[in-house]
Amino acid sequence: MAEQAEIGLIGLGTMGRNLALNIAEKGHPLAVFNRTVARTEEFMGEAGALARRITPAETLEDFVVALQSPRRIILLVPAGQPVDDQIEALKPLLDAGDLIIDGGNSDWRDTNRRVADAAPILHMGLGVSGGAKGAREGPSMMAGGPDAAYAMVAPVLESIAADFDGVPCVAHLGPGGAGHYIKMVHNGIEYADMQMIAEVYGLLRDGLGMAAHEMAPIFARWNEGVLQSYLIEITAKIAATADPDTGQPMLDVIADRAGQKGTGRWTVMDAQERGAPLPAVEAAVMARVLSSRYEDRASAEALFGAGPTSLPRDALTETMMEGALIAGKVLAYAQGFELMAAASDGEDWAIPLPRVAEIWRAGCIIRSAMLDDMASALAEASDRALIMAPHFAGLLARHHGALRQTVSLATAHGIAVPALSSALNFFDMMRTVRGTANMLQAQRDFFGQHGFERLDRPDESGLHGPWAG
Ligand SMILES: NC(=O)C1=CN([C@@H]2O[C@H](COP(=O)(O)OP(=O)(O)OC[C@H]3O[C@@H](n4cnc5c(N)ncnc54)[C@H](OP(=O)(O)O)[C@@H]3O)[C@@H](O)[C@H]2O)C=CC1
Ligand SMILES: O=C(CO)[C@H](O)[C@H](O)COP(=O)(O)O
Repeated sequence: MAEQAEIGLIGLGTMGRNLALNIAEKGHPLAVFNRTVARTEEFMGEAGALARRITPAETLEDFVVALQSPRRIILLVPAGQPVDDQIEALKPLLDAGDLIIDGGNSDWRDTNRRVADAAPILHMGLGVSGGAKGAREGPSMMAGGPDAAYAMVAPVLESIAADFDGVPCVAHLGPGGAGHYIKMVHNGIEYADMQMIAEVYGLLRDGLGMAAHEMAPIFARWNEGVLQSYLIEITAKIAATADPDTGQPMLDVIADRAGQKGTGRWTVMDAQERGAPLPAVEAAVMARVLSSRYEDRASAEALFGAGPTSLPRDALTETMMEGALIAGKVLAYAQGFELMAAASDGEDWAIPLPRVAEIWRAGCIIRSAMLDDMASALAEASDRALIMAPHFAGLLARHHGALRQTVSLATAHGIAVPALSSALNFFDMMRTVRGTANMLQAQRDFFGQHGFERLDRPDESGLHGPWAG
């Protein structure tokens, strides 16, 4: 009889099949199941020598029988109803103490519910980041759920995770949906980071009239400095890639309509509910939504004329755009960490924020050199805003001028930079002690007698202006 599998995996799509090969490669006997059996057969063909460690199952019953007890089962199926359906199908086949691990991008509230309703089995939400390559070679993983659930899979997860200086990029970050919450915010930051890079691409293309292949070395150079990150690295590679069919730059043949599966939007909605400012992610979600309105954009361009006008080559320098991206990135990540701090308090999760930064240093899509410094800054004082930490305050002091110049030039030339400008506005509002909300308070009081506080009588509240009659 074949050796019983240490762990099972359901869903052999992009993430599942790569994670399965990673698990098998690290020496863990594995059973796999996929709704469409042909895909399982195809996967076993691709597994090569690793197939000897993998038990393919055609039915859920065979899959469950192939697993050691207590059973540990990773789901990598689409978020939402498919996860609930899969749990319902498995539950009658499982025993008390078995564990289902949802590795997809589930809504953290669904995970809270599934963890609460799991008994007599256990449920864990596991955010997995790194795309197909990360899943195959070592992802970053954010776990949430009961301590006992994490203990059951920690050795397997630590062996398959990305490694940063000998530290595996996986951690148990809190109860219930905490892991999926952190993955959601990770994706929100991902949206902002990607959008800011896309905006600089727009400046290079429309402002400076550069061809894609001319931009590639610029992004590659930036990847050797403060901006060193996976997203800048792949941007350089993307810019250098030609379309095999037409010979044109790949970027020139891809439609400018961005898809989204929901995590960025969820992050913004959650931030709004918690009253946490998250403008860079909001702008990035808005930009994706607007990008899909192709017909509207075409009509508006016909009515108002094409937006972007070119810039003199020496007006907008490489150093200026690099500085803008540095400042924008610091501000976007800082907003994300503030949101996680608010959620940790609000949900009573006690999320270890320095660990979050640590496990994002490798494997995940938003990995970047800055995360190591963020981990250190948060370890020094996890309740201090990242923009106030000396290292990041220094970066902002050095580069916010470049962000301002870049946004000004872009705006003057009709080149939309929503995420960069929202980051700049956030920075300017944060560093202005006398803002303009006194006008809002006066207006609210004028039309609705909502009351205000006075600067000269700070102990009194609910005061009204003479307009109140
Ligand atoms: N792609 C990525 O970069 C990342 C994705 N994720 C998340 O991981 C999860 C899986 O994504 P990904 O691998 O890209 O998805 P894919 O679409 O590539 O694969 C989905 C898998 O789920 C199975 N499936 C689909 N619907 C059902 C259902 N109703 N019941 C049972 N099985 C079903 C499919 O089986 P079948 O072959 O029968 O269709 C397939 O094996 C998602 O939550 C995604 O958001 C997380 C991080 C990165
Ligand atoms: O989780 C991921 C990366 O971290 C997935 O690739 C996810 O699909 C990205 O989100 P979207 O599809 O909305 O761009």
